[in-house]
Amino acid sequence: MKNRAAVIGAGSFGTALSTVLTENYSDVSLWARRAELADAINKTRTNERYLPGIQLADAITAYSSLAEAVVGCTFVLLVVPSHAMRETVRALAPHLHPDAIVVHATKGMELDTLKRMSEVIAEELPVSFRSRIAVLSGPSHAEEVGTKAPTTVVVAAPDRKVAEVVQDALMTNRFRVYTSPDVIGVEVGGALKNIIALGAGVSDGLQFGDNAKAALLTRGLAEITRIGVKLGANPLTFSGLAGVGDLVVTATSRHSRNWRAGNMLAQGMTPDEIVDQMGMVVEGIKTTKAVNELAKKYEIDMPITRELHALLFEGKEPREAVNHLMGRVRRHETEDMALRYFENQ
Ligand SMILES: NC(=O)C1=CN([C@@H]2O[C@H](COP(=O)(O)OP(=O)(O)OC[C@H]3O[C@@H](n4cnc5c(N)ncnc54)[C@H](O)[C@@H]3O)[C@@H](O)[C@H]2O)C=CC1
Ligand SMILES: O=C(CO)COP(=O)(O)O
Repeated sequence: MKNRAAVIGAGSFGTALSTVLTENYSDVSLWARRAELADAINKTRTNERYLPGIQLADAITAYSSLAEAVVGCTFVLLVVPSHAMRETVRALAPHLHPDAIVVHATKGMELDTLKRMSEVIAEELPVSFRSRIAVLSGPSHAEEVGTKAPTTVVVAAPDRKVAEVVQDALMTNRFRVYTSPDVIGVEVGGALKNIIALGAGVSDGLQFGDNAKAALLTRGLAEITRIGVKLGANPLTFSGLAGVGDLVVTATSRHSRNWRAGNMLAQGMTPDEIVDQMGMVVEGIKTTKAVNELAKKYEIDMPITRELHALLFEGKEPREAVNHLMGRVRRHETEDMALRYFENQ
């Protein structure tokens, strides 16, 4: 048993990951922004607001003070929504153990800067942390992690030894962790699959059927790969857990908030109404905005993202968006961008 680990963010996934950590750590702290939530978790040994029905081990203690949550921790897992990452890391920085490994499991991009989460974290921490920032991603709905259903994820870090420390910290007989050197690919896959899952929800909401959904996932993966490679990812990463794996689960699972949000969009609800009704983070909405900007910046064709942007923010009707997608000029299927990546190796 290791000593003490911290999870920053007591939403659904932070809470689920804290239960995983109790299998390898004798003391797991779970930071909640609101003191009432921390108190309720400590009192009831459950997080009824974000992960109902899951009994939390005694090894978990919730805190609302960042300083108290991370004292003595050389393993810190950040699981806050993407819009809260910068402010949270900024507040956390003075309290971090100088040798801490900082892992994030957040699937989004920073809207104002279009940066990936590891870039945001690196900007807010001293340079000495650079090689100790990692990302965890893959098909892992909190509800199933919480009930110890078999789950596999991938951890990427620039330094293989760091990735292996994270693997060691989280691996259990129900939570299998792979490693990867491709931080960019793992972050891009995790963030962008939410856009395609929103689209799958729209398609299902309109009762378009299985052919349409399969096409959406496949061509969605093509555009994720296209922008991912432009940003420096290895295209093979998108065939892995952070690519296909997470895309499939998010676009088909009843647990997926992004898929459910797409369904609501097809029923005519606005993004604000959807977020209000969900009561939990729907990362794909902001990510669509960020990635639509990125695509323009790098001149990458992302037709599905573009149509979703029009649906979410420009008042386009879902059926009109589908007509646009189906009526585009004819193209080859092969991804020239990915092929060029290998030619340049
Ligand atoms: N729920 C899931 O199954 C999975 C979620 N993720 C990712 O984990 C991240 C967190 O998602 P969930 O835990 O599901 O969210 P959630 O919607 O269950 O909870 C969000 C949490 O963030 C807190 N929060 C909101 N604004 C904040 C702020 N400004 N500062 C600090 N904390 C704030 C809320 O109080 C709440 O505790 C997201 O990026 C999500 O994509 C990744 C894998 C699986
Ligand atoms: O990333 C997830 C599963 O791997 C969670 O997806 P949702 O945010 O759509 O629920």
